[in-house]
Amino acid sequence: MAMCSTFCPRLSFHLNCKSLSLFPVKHRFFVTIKAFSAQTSAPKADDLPASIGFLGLGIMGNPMAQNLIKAGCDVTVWNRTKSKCEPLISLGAKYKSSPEEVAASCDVTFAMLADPESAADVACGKYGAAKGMGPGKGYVDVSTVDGETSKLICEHIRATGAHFLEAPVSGSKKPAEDGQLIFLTAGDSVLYDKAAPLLDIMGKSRFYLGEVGNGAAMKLVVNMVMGSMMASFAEGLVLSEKVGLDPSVLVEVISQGAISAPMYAVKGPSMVKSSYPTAFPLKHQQKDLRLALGLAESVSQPIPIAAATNELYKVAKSHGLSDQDFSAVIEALKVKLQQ
Ligand SMILES: NC(=O)C1=CN([C@@H]2O[C@H](COP(=O)(O)OP(=O)(O)OC[C@H]3O[C@@H](n4cnc5c(N)ncnc54)[C@H](OP(=O)(O)O)[C@@H]3O)[C@@H](O)[C@H]2O)C=CC1
Ligand SMILES: O=CCCC(=O)O
Repeated sequence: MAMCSTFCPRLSFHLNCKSLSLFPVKHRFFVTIKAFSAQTSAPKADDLPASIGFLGLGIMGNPMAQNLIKAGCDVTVWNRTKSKCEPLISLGAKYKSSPEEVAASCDVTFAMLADPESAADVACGKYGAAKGMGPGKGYVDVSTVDGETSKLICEHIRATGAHFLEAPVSGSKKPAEDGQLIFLTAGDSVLYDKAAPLLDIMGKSRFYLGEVGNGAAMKLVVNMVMGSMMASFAEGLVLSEKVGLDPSVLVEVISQGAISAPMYAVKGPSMVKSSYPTAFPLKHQQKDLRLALGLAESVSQPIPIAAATNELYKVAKSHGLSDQDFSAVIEALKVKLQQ
């Protein structure tokens, strides 16, 4: 298995926060950051698992699997809608007709599915991946799901003697294409170590957060904040226009101050033009808010801003905006007032 020469050489820093006595035990974690250096090289072929499965080739799964193929990995793919496998097959991927067959033929299988229901079904269903797992194999679920779903999948996988890692990602379509995702992993550390070179092909950093459920929780908290930030930004754009300001100027003003964020700079200009090219589907953002509310409920934590934000995304869904980018939430605020 040869590594693709287009991949930049990279250096891995490993910051082991266990060594920092400032961190109380429950907050210790590991983070590894990918950086670039002329003195080091990309993961060696010998470091990589021999065969890799990829289940779920949507907006995220497709570029992630592509990066593995371009890095020289032996990749086998499956997707519910078979046509989405074709571009990957033409890049050299193998195809199997069920998650079970993919898992049976691969050392490590990744899954990038829409939601808890599809993630559980693909892993634990009739022809699910668990049926093809066994000792020595690994299942890495990179979908955004709740901790309970992740634990259920983990149980099914571990029952076969295989290892399980949850590894939801921060970063959207472009970071997925550029191999710049952030992995929020938890579960079997043996599999974390085995999958690390693959995570480094697809991402720029990886956090190991301990027990299954912690990766899911971290992801839901991050996306809860992101969903509220976007809703607040949308309110600002709509209000600025209503009071006679140019919303493009608001985007510029925000970009120069303390609340600047890459998300505002990337999404703002297209939102001003009422254009929402899909990178992160609005239905997935609402799913993440719903799951974050469940997480908060489980520990009796009030999250009133997220609760109100969730309602706004639900309104946006009712306007038929589910498959548009989540920045289309602004449309739910453009209410036509009766004169
Ligand atoms: N887009 C983004 O920016 C990011 C998304 N995520 C998360 O990653 C996951 C995937 O997101 P994304 O790629 O954008 O989503 P897409 O909607 O583009 O892809 C969803 C994938 O799930 C599959 N799927 C859906 N339902 C089922 C089912 N019942 N059985 C089998 N397969 C099913 C789809 O198959 P089919 O092609 O047949 O429909 C497709 O492969 C989600 O959990 C999302 O929250 C995380 C970070 C960023
Ligand atoms: O889950 C989607 C996250 C999108 C992002 O991190 O930009």
